Amino acid sequence: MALVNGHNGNRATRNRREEDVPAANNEDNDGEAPVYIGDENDDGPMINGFINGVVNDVVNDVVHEINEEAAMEGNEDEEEESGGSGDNEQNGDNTDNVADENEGDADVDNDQNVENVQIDNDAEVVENASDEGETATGNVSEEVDVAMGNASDDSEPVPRRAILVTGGAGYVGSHTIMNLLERGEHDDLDIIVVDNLSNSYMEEGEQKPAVLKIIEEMTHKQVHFFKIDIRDKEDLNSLFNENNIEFVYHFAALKAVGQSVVKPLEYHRANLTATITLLEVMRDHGVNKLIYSSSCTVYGEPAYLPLDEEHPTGRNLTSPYGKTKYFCEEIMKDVCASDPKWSVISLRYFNPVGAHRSGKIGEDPEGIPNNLMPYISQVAVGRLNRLLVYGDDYDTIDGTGVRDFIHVEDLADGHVCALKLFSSPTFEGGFTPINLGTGTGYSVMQLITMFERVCGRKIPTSVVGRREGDIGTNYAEVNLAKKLLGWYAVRTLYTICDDTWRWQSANPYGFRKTNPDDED
Ligand SMILES: O=c1ccn([C@@H]2O[C@H](COP(=O)(O)OP(=O)(O)O[C@H]3O[C@H](CO)[C@@H](O)[C@H](O)[C@H]3O)[C@@H](O)[C@H]2O)c(=O)[nH]1
Repeated sequence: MALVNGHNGNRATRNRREEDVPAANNEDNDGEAPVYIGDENDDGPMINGFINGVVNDVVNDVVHEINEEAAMEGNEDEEEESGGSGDNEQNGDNTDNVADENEGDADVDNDQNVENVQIDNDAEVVENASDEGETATGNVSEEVDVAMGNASDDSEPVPRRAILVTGGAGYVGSHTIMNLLERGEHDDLDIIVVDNLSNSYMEEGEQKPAVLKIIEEMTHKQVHFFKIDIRDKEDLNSLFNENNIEFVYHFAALKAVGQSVVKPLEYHRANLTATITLLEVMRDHGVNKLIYSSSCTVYGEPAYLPLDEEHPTGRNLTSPYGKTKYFCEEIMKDVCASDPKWSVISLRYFNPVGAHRSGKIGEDPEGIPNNLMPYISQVAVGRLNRLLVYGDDYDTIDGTGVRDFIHVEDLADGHVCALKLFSSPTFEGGFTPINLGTGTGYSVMQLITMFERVCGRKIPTSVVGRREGDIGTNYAEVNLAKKLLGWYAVRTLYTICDDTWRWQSANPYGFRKTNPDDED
């Protein structure tokens, strides 16, 4: 099976389908998502030499089609099998609607843009799957054996260089791993995931979470997995002892603003204890390069918009979740100040949404979703009845909250660019916060409307009071990411909804094959 990488270096163009959605954050803004800003004559959205993962919506449609075909190779049996059940029939209806609609669009787009599509052969996933992938287990010692590479003749084998991904079975972590493997630029690094599976699914009897198995199948590359809670220092120590970890992506955390108001202690324990333990173990093993999954919630109630990295943090924080992210950043600043060898890149996400363009991986929260997008998509697919809209009395375009929704694939691109920053000769290290957003805000109602267009069905909603901990509006200033990472987000609100629906309609129960609500 070959994958076609969407990072094809094509100029982003405006998506006609989004023309009637003005951005909520700026009356002058025409609703267009950030697009390629390069020179007329160059041939793609490369900034500072980094491939940016730029796929315009139109090209994306074409790439999707190619991808689908390529990715479907060898998977047809599997698809057919799952299409047979009653549940899937219902789902089949959903998918059909979308497929029909997309087909029409894609035909037009294909005609207009097919010349622009370059299949990135270099990025095509190589057929070099090792057998290790089959034999890897969740057991630390066994896993370490298979992770060994570069054996020297007379001594202990030296483990391959590795990147540790905490929370790598979760939403943003898994998309980042997928992006790393698809690009193939860091194949010299083993990917070691630790996750306590508190918000991700592993089938009984399996050794790896479903999402990592799918990533391995799609990329033909291996991801090592250990079911570890990083608050367990002993386990984490063993992992660092037995592997040659050089970099850490730290995603593991509880992340729902609203839930954190109800469960503050759980949030402080989960997010702070885990981070301190991780930093201690890193320090003890001389590992000092960390990319942290931070959040724009560290800015609290905005004093001005758009939010740049200079905006004060820690003031007027509205939720325990935001406080945990702020406290963790402060701890990391102290650690960086204590020893110049440390480099922490703190990526302040705005609102991650969307799914991988293949529709094979996406957001799959355990239980009732806390966040807006998975809630909308689960209503659309019939798992939930009605979306509650928290407040329509904000000072915004339509009274509902405004957020900077960023496609998870753009976010993943940003993480890979951040990894490259460590080896940039001009990078000074220390604590470096960088916003990852689009720079454009859309309201909750605008997102719902776009989703309805994409899925071709009505999303029943009821407006209720504001949710505690919420703010009215936020969106990012994104110049620092452009400058330091050579990165900016390119996927539009349409693509966000389209990819989410592709994922949700094909996988109504997420990574599970059956409805978890029917389980005992
Ligand atoms: O069922 C729902 C869920 C949410 N919302 C609204 O939708 C908007 C977005 O809410 P949500 O998706 O929960 O995201 P945020 O609360 O903005 O927080 C997200 O975005 C943060 C950055 O802004 C991240 O740090 C967090 O991890 C992530 O949960 C807000 O106005 C909510 O009030 C609803 O109206 N109904």
